[in-house]
Amino acid sequence: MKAQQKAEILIEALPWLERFHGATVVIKYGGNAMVDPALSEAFAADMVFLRHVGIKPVVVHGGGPQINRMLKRVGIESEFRGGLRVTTPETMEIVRMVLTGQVGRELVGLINKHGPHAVGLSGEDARLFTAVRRGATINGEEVDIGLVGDVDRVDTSAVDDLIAAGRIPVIATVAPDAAGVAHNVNADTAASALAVALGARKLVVLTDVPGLYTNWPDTSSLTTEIDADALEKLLPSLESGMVPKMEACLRAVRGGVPAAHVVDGRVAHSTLLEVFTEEGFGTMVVPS
Ligand SMILES: Nc1ncnc2c1ncn2[C@@H]1O[C@H](COP(=O)(O)OP(=O)(O)O)[C@@H](O)[C@H]1O
Ligand SMILES: CC(=O)N[C@@H](CCC(=O)OP(=O)(O)O)C(=O)O
Repeated sequence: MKAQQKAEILIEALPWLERFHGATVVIKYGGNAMVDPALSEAFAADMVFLRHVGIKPVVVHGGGPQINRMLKRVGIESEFRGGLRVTTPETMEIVRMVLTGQVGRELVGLINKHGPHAVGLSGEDARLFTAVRRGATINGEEVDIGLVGDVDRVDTSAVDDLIAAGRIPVIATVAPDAAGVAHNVNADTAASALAVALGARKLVVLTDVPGLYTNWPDTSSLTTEIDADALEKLLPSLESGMVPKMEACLRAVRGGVPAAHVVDGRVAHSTLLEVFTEEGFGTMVVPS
């Protein structure tokens, strides 16, 4: 690449650097970006990059594949309803162990190769999340799926303290209910609730597809932008993991977050491409 082209790329980022300086951005880390070492390192570098240009990244991580793997090792079968894991008390023990003891630790380590930036938390720390039990909606009916929670309350004080200290919070989505019983919260759902509570300027959700297909799996139906009303109409037709993901984006923009993005985490540096390029990346959900 010629020197001039390098300068042009840097300059293309200038309006976005100006616009997002000082803004809080919540990023949901998941999919391939979480299981491919090169993509994980690129993601960690992106978070450090954001921090150094004056943006405040807050990471909420998933861990579905790692939980599945550990459940298999201990001989428990994984079962999902409506994109959510059926969570027995035994499963919950594994969920908590894997999210807080493994996935979170690994990401904190990758970010901290760049300096003392990341601090890991779960919803149990400083009452970050209080969960309320939820079921899965199957054909319009709510079915019991065990210790699965939705976020009922968010106390952002611990995250605020870390941001004020220039740290990057890395959050696992285990959350106690009002009685203190740990619940399993889908990471897209938790990221959305946190983005609303923090007054984030953006929610970015990494996944393993280029974005939302309005007519899945027809590849010509990939959408770059959709408003909240149109997404609400589309939600009942969505499948599996896309349901909590798009519900999360809808809740974020309805809760005051100006834009929620679903981006392809199989592409290295997808977060930077979304934040700093004119055309953005993936699907953007905006208020109606
Ligand atoms: N309408 C749709 N648009 C995009 N992906 C969809 C759609 N419907 C179902 N999917 C599937 O949902 C998957 C994303 O959900 P999931 O695998 O749970 O995500 P993650 O692991 O990134 O949280 C995609 O990889 C795709 O296979
Ligand atoms: C209730 C529920 O389904 N919780 C998820 C929590 C982790 C998660 O959301 O991970 P991904 O983002 O990688 O899917 C689970 O147990 O798999």
